Amino acid sequence: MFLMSDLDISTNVRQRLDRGLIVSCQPVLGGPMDSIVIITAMARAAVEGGCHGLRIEGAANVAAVFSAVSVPIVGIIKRDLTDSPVIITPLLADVDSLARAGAQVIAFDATNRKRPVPVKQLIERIHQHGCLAMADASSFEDGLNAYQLGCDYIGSTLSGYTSGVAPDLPDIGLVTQLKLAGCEVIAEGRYNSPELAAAALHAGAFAVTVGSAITRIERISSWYVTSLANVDYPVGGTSR
Ligand SMILES: CC(=O)N[C@H](C=O)[C@@H](O)[C@H](O)[C@H](O)COP(=O)(O)O
Repeated sequence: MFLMSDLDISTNVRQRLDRGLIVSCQPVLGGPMDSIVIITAMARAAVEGGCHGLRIEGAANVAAVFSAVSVPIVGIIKRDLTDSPVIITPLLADVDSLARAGAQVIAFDATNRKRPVPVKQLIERIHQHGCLAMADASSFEDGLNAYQLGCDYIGSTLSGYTSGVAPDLPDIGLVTQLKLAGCEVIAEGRYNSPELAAAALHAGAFAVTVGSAITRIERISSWYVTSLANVDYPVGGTSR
């Protein structure tokens, strides 16, 4: 029987994600779309649209999506810890359950904050499972640190989310900075239009992850509502 080695699997995943779209299927927590059936349907629909990969939260969701599609899955687990601000895949047990569920890439918070497990240990554990590691960074320093510790992909995921109010636009400058330092960069966070996603590739991104603009109907709906609410009617004074 022919078995793929870990090296073959990671080469295969790299080739499949290269310059592609990764669709994050993370419904608004507790919202009307927050169910395993809907997440799996969203994932299948995204694949039908041609995406190269999926980002899925939760081991049960990863397992369900893994059995429904054949594109690589970036798995994460989100937790609310009492003693740390780190939310995305903070624990070694999270890495283990994501790998068992079928994630080929495992992403984790790589920020320099109080954390239960050091970044180095998370990367090592991900690699022990034969998976690729993705660091969700908030800054150049986070990303470079993870890269120097052997992380395969650096995401701009947490830029704008560690203090204050997040800006509207994505951090394309961070993509360029990390790329120039030698990282393979996954642009993620506020790529809310196809044009912005393309700009990330121009800036040197290896792939682009898009979530809200594709899979969070509540957000998309609110963008349109806000835009319409701000319209003046210069011609005729009213629409009615
Ligand atoms: C900051 C944080 O917790 N980001 C999360 C990471 O998994 C998700 O909530 C985002 O939807 C994802 O990063 C994709 O970004 P956007 O939805 O902007 O396309």
